[in-house]
Amino acid sequence: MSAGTEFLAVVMEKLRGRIRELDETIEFVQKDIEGMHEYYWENYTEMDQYGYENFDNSQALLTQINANQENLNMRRRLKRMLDSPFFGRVDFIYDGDDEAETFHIGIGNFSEKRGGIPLIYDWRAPVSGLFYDYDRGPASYEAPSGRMHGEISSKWQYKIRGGRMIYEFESDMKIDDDILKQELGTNSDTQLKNIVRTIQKEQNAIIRNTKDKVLVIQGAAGSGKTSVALHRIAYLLYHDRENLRSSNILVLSPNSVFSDYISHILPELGEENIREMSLDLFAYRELKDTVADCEDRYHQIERQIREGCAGRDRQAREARYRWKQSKEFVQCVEGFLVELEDRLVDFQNVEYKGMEKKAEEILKLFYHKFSGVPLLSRMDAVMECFVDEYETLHDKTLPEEELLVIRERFESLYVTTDLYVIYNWLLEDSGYPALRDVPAEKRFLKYEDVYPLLYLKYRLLTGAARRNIRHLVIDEMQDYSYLQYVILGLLFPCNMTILGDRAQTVDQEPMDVLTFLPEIFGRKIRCIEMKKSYRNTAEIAEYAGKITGIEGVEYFQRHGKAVEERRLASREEALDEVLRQVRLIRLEAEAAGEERGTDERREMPGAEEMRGASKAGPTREKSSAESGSEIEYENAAVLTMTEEEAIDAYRYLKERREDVYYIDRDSSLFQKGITVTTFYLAKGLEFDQVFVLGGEKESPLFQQFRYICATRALHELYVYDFGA
Ligand SMILES: Nc1ncnc2c1ncn2[C@@H]1O[C@H](COP(=O)(O)OP(=O)(O)OP(=O)(O)O)[C@@H](O)[C@H]1O
Repeated sequence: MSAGTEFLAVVMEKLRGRIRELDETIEFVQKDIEGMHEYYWENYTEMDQYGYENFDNSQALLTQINANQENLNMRRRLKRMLDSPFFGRVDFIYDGDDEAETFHIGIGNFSEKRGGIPLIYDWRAPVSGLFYDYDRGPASYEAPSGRMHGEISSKWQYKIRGGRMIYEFESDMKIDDDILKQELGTNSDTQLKNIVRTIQKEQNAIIRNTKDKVLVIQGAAGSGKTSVALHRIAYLLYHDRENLRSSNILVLSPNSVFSDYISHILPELGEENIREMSLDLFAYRELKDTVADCEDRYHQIERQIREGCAGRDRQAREARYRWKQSKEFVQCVEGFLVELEDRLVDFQNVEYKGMEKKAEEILKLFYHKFSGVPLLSRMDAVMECFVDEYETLHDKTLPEEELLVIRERFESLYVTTDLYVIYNWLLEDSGYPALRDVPAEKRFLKYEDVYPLLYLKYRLLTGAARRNIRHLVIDEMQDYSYLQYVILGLLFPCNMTILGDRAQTVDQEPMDVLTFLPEIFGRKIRCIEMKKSYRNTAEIAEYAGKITGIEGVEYFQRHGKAVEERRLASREEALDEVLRQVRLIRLEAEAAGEERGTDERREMPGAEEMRGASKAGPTREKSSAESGSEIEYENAAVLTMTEEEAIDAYRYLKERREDVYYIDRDSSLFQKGITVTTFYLAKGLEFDQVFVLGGEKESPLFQQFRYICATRALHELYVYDFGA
């Protein structure tokens, strides 16, 4: 028996033993909790009148409930480890020692007894850095007590599934390329995969970076930005448990489907899930007291495509849109706010039950004492002053109803508190047309006005900062404007991981956010570039590279089918061709009703097959009886430029196959089968086969459309044009 298999047997035995112990403890504590409940209900009428006994009881109960929750979490983690307890091993000879110490690395720490020496080290533990960062030879890692130096005498990689050793081998390389090729060659899951077994050195440096407050990652399509950002979160949660909980982390994701796509990674890495939201939805909620409805980014893109290059007044509209999201706009708001001080308030005496505050006094407080308070919150500060004086004079605390009356009197000094009206003043002052003057329930904001109005709100009222968020992740950074980053800075004065790819912008005039992010976030910022791409086969990567002409991207060499470009007579013919080319694993009826697959679905071939597997590619094959030796996939996508085209394609395909799903901006589930959607909603996702349909060649977004679609494909890419 090999050393790896022997160790696996020992670990499995001990894992099962710990799980049995935990089962017993959980049952015991549960009985204790039930006993406490019973005691309470039987005796609560006789408990001491001051409630001390009652308080003691509930404290004890709470302690036990928390303890059991911890036990349950631990059991869940260990059960997960039963499937694959470890995936790597490093033998390290510390400087000054003669013998190597062995470290097995897995998805979590495991020791036989609580607090004992780990049999398995969590991939995030300091010593595990050796596995990702070094080949055999001199190496070092950062331990809490300082940098530890030594030499790696041997390194192993394992694949274990269902508690069984699939393969093991000693490797000289950091992460053996064959393994990575195999991982990348497997069919895409419906969701993003965790990459702990094959994290690359440059990715590891980003994941383990705790120094930089704002880390900005510019990375080519498929370079692993999203994967790295999520693993980084898992790492930060592991290393700063005292100060950082999953509820303190927020991911700004482009839409709900993307949220679903990444939602399982953190639970898989042994952490609780984190909150996700789209900035557009947040803005809409923040403005719902001011306007009835807002356009979102996707409406804006659709309009841009419809209008193309030739739309009437397009240039003027474009210029206005740009100005409203720009640095110039932010500066303009500052100037406007200074003038607004004089325009917004009609100073008058305020009286309440015989006590009066003269207009001049209010003016003084407003302009001098509280000059640092935002304008629409300032009168509140003046009112507090008045209330203080009143309460001191009458030696009493005013009840809520009276405070309300006083507040109203002070508020009435404002000419208006309606943000919509004030925003219109700003537009008129700046020489732009005002929004329609309609009652609140009929107000509709175009996308170009959503963030300017939101910004104005935060500059006029206190309380924008969401201090419970301690780490913000911004994915698809290229899709946020200067103004949106300024707003994000106000909302989230915390650490950030910002990631994106300037080539995947969906803007007519792409801008590089890296040029202004340092200005907004100051010296706390560090920018890193990820140049190696992992998703696509070499053939697809080369094709995508030609679309943008971007140079300098390094591709992981994995070969596959040539990209197929064809012109067909009609849209229907193109869709018929899709139906002919699509090759999904499941029978249609089966795929339609079933939930997401099990781990078994991702299974790779055995050890022997693995070692000779440099031919990497999707590993599932139909039985020869079904279709010779053709490869089958988990999912495919039909991607179009516009929503209308996507709906048409969906209808056509759905009539002919069961497992066809349409994703629109409100969808929240990413499913196995054929996904039909637009290029802008497919951002961030990946598919085994991608079919790109048509697109308006004259549109300024055509190049981005083709590039984003092409880079979504893992194994096969088909580009179909149709018509004359
Ligand atoms: N170290 C790695 N080991 C295995 N797979 C990896 C690794 N790095 C990236 N990948 C795979 O590459 C693909 C792309 O990763 P990811 O979606 O995180 O990239 P991205 O840079 O966010 O892409 P895009 O910007 O194009 O949406 C995924 O399938 C991911 O699992």
